Amino acid sequence: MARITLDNVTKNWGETQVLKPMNLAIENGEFVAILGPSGCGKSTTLFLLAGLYAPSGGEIAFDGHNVNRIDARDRNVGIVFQSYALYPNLTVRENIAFPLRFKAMERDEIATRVEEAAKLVQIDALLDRCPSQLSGGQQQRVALARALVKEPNILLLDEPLSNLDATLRITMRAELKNIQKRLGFTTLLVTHDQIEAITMADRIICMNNGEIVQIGTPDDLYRRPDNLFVAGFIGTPPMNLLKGQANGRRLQLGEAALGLNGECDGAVIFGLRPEDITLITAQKTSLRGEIVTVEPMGREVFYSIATPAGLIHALEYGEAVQHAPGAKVGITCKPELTLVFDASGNRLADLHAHFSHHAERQARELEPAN
Ligand SMILES: Nc1ncnc2c1ncn2[C@@H]1O[C@H](COP(=O)(O)OP(=O)(O)OP(=O)(O)O)[C@@H](O)[C@H]1O
Repeated sequence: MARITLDNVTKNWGETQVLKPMNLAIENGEFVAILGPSGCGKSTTLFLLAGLYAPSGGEIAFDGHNVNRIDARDRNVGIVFQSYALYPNLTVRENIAFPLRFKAMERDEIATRVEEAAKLVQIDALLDRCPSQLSGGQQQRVALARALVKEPNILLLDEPLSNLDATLRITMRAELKNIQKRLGFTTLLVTHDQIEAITMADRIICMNNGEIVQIGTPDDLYRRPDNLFVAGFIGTPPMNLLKGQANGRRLQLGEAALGLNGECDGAVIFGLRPEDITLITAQKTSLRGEIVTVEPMGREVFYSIATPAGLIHALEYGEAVQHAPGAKVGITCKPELTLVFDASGNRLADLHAHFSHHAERQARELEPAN
């Protein structure tokens, strides 16, 4: 188990800086996911920790010791790659034992370690098979056992579930999380799958364009995104983001006037999640629109609503379609679930909007009682 720190770590390829100065601390035993779109620098960060890449600047430390110049094989890091990279001609037993080949270790001890690692991921009955005789999920477990056999301080997972089918991915997600919690390895998971990051990680590092845009718990990123990138990236379907104009305690969205619980002036972006919206009688709120499309999705119904403030998407739970195309509806949401961002895309903390046709009165009601 180790604490990982990155102090102004950068990575350049030729003239291009693919990792801007990165500062980060991952606590002992923590499970952290790096999440971000393709090409944002997730794998680069992981390879730097593994020692497969050397940083162009800054310092990487494990438990306070600089490891910049320590070889990958001496870092005591276990890695599981997306492709598993199992040796097809070796048995499962030999595959798992592979990382121990350079260690001065008795044959018996190697055998014991391999069996223990195999037991942990429940493939001890398959030790004499070849990889081609295993299912995708079983191969995945062999790759995990191979990473665990060294008893690493740090476990690095590079999109380890992306080759599995949807059902197996859900099972393996839970299993990986359980194994990690049981054994307590400091773990870094690279993924572009937000569900994977949200369900497995204690904290998520969200990256974009070679830099960290937010670090926080899954709930922080979902409910309190620091900026428009995170707000738009986390959540499916994505958050509604509407251009508005703030004037004191009033927020103008097209023709609709909403109340704000604090003072604000100028151009803003207003955010509300489709699943947080309640559709009501049009007269009861100032934000109104007309249903354009209705998509029943089984457990919920997805509506697109044309409003003067722009197209708004809403999800209503339940199978029944409550509103037909062409119907006029009002849009509301609990004030505390709404978000307001300034013109440069940063969230204005603690600023929320209230839906009402009496914006000023509602704004007064939102003032903190003291
Ligand atoms: N060897 C290299 N030479 C030049 N550029 C590279 C090299 N390896 C990666 N890059 C660039 O660095 C950037 C970050 O790549 P990286 O593989 O870390 O992204 P990623 O977030 O892991 O993406 P993905 O999800 O697609 O794997 C990309 O723009 C990529 O093109």
